[in-house]
Amino acid sequence: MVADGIRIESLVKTYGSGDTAVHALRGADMAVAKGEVVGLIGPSGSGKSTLLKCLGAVIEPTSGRMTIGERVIYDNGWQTRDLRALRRDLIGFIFQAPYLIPFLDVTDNVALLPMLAGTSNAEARKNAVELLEALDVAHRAKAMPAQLSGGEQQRVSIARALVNRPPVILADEPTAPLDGTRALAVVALLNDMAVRFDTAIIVVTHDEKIIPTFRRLYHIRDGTTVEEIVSE
Ligand SMILES: Nc1ncnc2c1ncn2[C@@H]1O[C@H](COP(=O)(O)OP(=O)(O)OP(=O)(O)O)[C@@H](O)[C@H]1O
Repeated sequence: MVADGIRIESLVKTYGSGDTAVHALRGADMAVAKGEVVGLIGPSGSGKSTLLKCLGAVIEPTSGRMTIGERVIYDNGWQTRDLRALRRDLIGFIFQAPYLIPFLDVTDNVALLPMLAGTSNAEARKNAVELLEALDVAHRAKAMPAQLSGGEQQRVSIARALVNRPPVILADEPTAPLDGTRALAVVALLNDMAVRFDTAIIVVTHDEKIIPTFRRLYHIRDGTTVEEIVSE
């Protein structure tokens, strides 16, 4: 169905083995196109974090298949040795807390990863400022993180997730600390960024304020995903 974003098929993750094995994912399926934002919801212990960690190549699945675009990432085993490069080049992460580096200004927080990867400081900063403009926080480019509001910090962390133009962004409870208006603003921004930067965004959330805004939701129950199409 979806060729250009991320797709998983029959993904299984079992922690441990034998009598104490925990079957966290029992054959999860999901497909998210570039330009699309989907919600991933489910009760506590249903496997959301496990799925997100597998998608982010943070933990290894037990079996199944995962592709990003045409590239097979996992097929009953990782298809690359360099998982760090895979995460850096293909996946952006947004967390509940922005985790900005307190002693770097906003621009350098966004520019840091490309700088570490060898992009010249001038080019990395120019690119960072362009992203800050897209996220409407360029006027705070020289501020330190502690001088920003919670919503501004989260926008900077979204800019950082976009910096390598990844085809996939994984967001773990990105609106949890924000009030209703700010939470909805972050989701609107994610929708805008998904289209503008041509990326597939998966948002794990418990946040009742934002759940009704997703066009497509995946429910996860007992390690199995069920798709709910909310609106066309
Ligand atoms: N490292 C681990 N070792 C063993 N079992 C684990 C491990 N991590 C998670 N589990 C188990 O796997 C199942 C799914 O956990 P997971 O954290 O993915 O759920 P979740 O949907 O994210 O829950 P929550 O909403 O409470 O964060 C649970 O039964 C959990 O206890």
